[in-house]
Amino acid sequence: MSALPVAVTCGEPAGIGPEIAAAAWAELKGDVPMLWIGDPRHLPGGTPIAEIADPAEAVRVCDTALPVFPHRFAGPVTPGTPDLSLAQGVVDAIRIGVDLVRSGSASALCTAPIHKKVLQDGAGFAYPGHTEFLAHLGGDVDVVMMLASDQLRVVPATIHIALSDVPSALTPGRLRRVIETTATGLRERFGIAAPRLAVAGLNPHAGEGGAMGREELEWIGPMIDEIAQSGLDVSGPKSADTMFHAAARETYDAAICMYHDQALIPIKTLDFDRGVNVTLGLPFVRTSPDHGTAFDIAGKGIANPSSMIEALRMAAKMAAA
Ligand SMILES: NC(=O)C1=CN([C@@H]2O[C@H](COP(=O)(O)OP(=O)(O)OC[C@H]3O[C@@H](n4cnc5c(N)ncnc54)[C@H](O)[C@@H]3O)[C@@H](O)[C@H]2O)C=CC1
Ligand SMILES: NCC(=O)COP(=O)(O)O
Repeated sequence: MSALPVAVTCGEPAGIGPEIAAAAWAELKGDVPMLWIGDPRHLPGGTPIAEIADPAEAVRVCDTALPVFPHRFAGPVTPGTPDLSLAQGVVDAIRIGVDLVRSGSASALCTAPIHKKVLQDGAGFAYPGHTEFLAHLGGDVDVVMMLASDQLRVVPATIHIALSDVPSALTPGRLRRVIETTATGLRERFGIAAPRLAVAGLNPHAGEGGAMGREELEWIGPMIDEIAQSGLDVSGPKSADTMFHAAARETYDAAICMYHDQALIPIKTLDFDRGVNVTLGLPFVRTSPDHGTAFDIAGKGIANPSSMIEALRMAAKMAAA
């Protein structure tokens, strides 16, 4: 077992974050040391916990109780009913987690889901998600959001923006950085020495030779050719509708997609229970489950912790590597 725990943030306390963290601890306690950053009042009743003042205590107590690095919120919570007065505590927990990892007290960060609108309304949170906030906390670095499972890895080149904003946000500079950051991340975090990348087109049928959009002809295709000539195994632009079937998935290690849903629909359809969100490009390891806060089932004891378990396993494995 590693000497350092994975720091797990509470996420939105009215969502399923606390209960899947508790369930993941019960599953992984002998294998993946962790500490949970949050308010103990927000955990399901009956969860065995050990409050720790020093992250170093986590490994010692993790076998018998969920180590809790206490972070008091303004009050208790009702599952399924977000309370805007608790929003700042959610943001602060992420900062604490990053500090623990960057100071060497934790091996990696695993974040439970946040509710973006609740944080925006309750705490004036200026970021569309963890990914962008962590890029800032990591030193305003270029990051990519990857969703990964045993069956598929996808990267949306544009993330949390309106579909109508995608064409203007998808600049050659942005796409090149995403391709390069993904290749580096596959080498450094996944141990794939010569990563193979497939790039989706923006338009139906990758533009159909200009009949359904011209971005592929004008710059996406030429850029991919140029990057390929520099030695990276990158191909495309490919028709997004035909690049995710089983045989096609065998031909690449990650699919670079043009926008959020083009990337996330295939992986959540294939592997909703076991997909992991990993941020590449950060100076530390960060993973998260692929799902959100699930207010509709919070507190009912039916949330599936599998994605959280996979996220913790992946964080520990990447940190160890
Ligand atoms: N890493 C993060 O912080 C993420 C946060 N979100 C946020 O979560 C909020 C809610 O998003 P939604 O689109 O409603 O997606 P969601 O993933 O919260 O829920 C979609 C559906 O899947 C179900 N579901 C989700 N996780 C489940 C689990 N572990 N076990 C059983 N059923 C589960 C829910 O009950 C719901 O019916 C939004 O604010 C979104 O931005 C979404 C994805 C990731
Ligand atoms: N749809 C994925 C998602 O919302 C995850 O966002 P992030 O909070 O990890 O940036």
